[in-house]
Formats: sequence, structure tokens, C-alpha cells
Amino acid sequence: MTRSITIRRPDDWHLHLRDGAMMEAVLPETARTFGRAIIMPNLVPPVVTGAQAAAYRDRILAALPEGMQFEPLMTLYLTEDTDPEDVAAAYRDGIARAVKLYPAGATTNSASGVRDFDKVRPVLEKMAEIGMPLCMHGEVTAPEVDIFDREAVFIDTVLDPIRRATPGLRVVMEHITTSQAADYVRSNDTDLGATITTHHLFINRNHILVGGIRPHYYCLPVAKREEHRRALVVAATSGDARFFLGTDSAPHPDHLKEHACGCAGCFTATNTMPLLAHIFEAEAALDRLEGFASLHGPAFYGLPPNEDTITLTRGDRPTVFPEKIEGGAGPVTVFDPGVPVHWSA
Ligand SMILES: NC(=O)N[C@@H](CC(=O)O)C(=O)O
Ligand SMILES: [Zn+2]
Ligand SMILES: [Zn+2]
Repeated sequence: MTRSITIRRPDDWHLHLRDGAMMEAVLPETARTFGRAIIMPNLVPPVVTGAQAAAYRDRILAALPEGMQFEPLMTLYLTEDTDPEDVAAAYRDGIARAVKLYPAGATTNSASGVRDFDKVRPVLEKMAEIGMPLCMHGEVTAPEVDIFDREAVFIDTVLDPIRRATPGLRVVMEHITTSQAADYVRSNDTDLGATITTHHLFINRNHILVGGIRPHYYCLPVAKREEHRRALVVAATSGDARFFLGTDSAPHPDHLKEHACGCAGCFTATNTMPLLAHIFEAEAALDRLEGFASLHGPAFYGLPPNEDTITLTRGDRPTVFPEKIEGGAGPVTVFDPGVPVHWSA
């Protein structure tokens, strides 16, 4: 049995750091293990312009504890008023690495997102021209579409038409949750990748709803049937470079998760790499963990992999992860995989 593996230092291609006290609390949880992360712009107010992204990056770097090395890769929140020239300048100057598209109303802090996709066409055309990736929260929001179908309907009615209308646009389907999304990624040769979260490799919709409602497993896109979780495990462990790690670690204070209208998001920054080692070991694919967590993402974003390494070790007894961290505005519950995990980072 494998007792330890050493891989290039991983990166997180989808991360929520928030701001202020919450950011100070969660940043070390990521920076301890990951070299870089794509930082989501869904603050209140959102990070829309290059200047706002530069200021946010500076706040993150100022909050980084002494001795930790971590590079935040910034994104711009796409609105119907986004200026294509501001986006292009931020990309050219290395301030922003990608643009994030939230359909308005789809998820946490998405009210400023896109309602009419025609309005953002000039930005998308500019991005295709300069090769800047578009990260998409891929769910439709029409009330008549069942929440478990929103990703699959998005692929057919929004994503595919946008990609056909904008040749050369490089797209990352964020936090995919369905076999339809994995199949769509595989059916395209270029310009399309997908992030897969830690929690969607562990939970299906039963984990949220059976035996009582479990708000800490509620995230968006919501976890689907077991067959979809299996499809994600197969994609993540396949070695296919179009799939890479984006934890979507999304901290909310417990009192807003355990609430009559609980927030969406799972907080996985603290224990992601041991949890991934558990999944990859179970699939006899530990040799592919480095690709998924450390190599495929940089390749998609045109960056070199990290030079240094981390070592994951397997203990005889299950690893005890912290149940919560202190988040500034109250405790934040760390994602519970629900099964014994023997790995630690
Ligand atoms: N995934 C989530 O459930 N929540 C994210 C937003 C997002 O990534 O959709 C958040 O910001 O809390
Ligand atoms: Zn999202
Ligand atoms: Zn997210």
C-alpha cells in the first residue's frame, strides 16, 4: 500500500477568499498548501474593473502571513456594462487572468451578473481575440427549470450557442456536477476545460437530504444523483488534461448556513488535498493526482507548474481534520467527507 506521494505543489483554479476578517481567516488555509489560486470576484460590491482587481489583490497579499508564498490570480466579474478595453488592459498588464460570468441570480452575490447575453458579446469577442479565458457559473435561472437540471439546460441553451458564436473563446466550465457537462467537455478538442470541486467528488444529493437536511452540504450547483458523482470521479481521475481542480471553497459563517434560508457553499480549503488523495487512491489513480491538482490547470491557463512539491502521507488511523475554523464573523464549518480519510498533507 502506498504510504506517501510527493507531487508538484497544487493550485486551486476556483477559490472564494471573501474580504476583510473572513479573508484573513481563510487565506492561510489555502496558502499553506496551494501555490496559486484563481480568486473569485463575487464580493459585495463585485470586483468589476481592473483597478478593483488590483486593489483586491493588494489586500490579499497584505493579509498573507509572514513566510507563506501564495500568488492570487485575479478575475473580473462580468456585468452588462463591462468595458472590453478595461478587460483587455487588465489582461495585458497581468492584473486579471480571466473573466467570470455569473448568470444573474444563479448563486451567491450574482445579482450584478448577466441577464441578456447579447449585451456582453463585445467583451466576449475581445476575450476571444486576446485569448483571455472566461470562467462560467453554468446554470440557467429560469424558475420553470428544475434546479437539478439547470446545468444541463445551460450547456444546450447558453454555453454551446455562445461558443459557436464566438470562435476561439476559451471557456472554463466551473464546478461541473453532471455527466452531461463532463461529456460536453470531452466532445470538444480545444478552448474548453472544466474545474471539479472536492465536495462534488464525495457527495450526491442524498447526502444533503436523507435523514435530515444538512446545510453544510448545500452548494451551487447543487450535488446531483450518484451516477453524476461517479461521472465526475471518472473525469477527475482519468488523466484527461481538460479536467482540473477548482475547489470552489466558499466560506460562509455557520449562522448563515444553519438558517431558514441557508447560504450555498462548502468550505474545503482546509482538507482538500487529503480528500483528493483518498478519492484517487480508491480509483487506483494516485499517479494521476498530480495532473489533476498541479499540471492540467497551469497548462490551460498558459502558466508553468509550480517548482516546489508537497507530500501527502497515509496514516494507519483516520486523519482528524478541524471541524471548524474561526472565520472572523463566527465559526466556519470545514467540509466533512463523511467517510474515514487516512491521508494528510
Ligand atoms: N458554490 C457556491 O455554492 N457558492 C459560491 C458561489 C459559486 O461559486 O457559485 C459562494 O460564493 O458562496
Ligand atoms: Zn459558481
Ligand atoms: Zn464558486
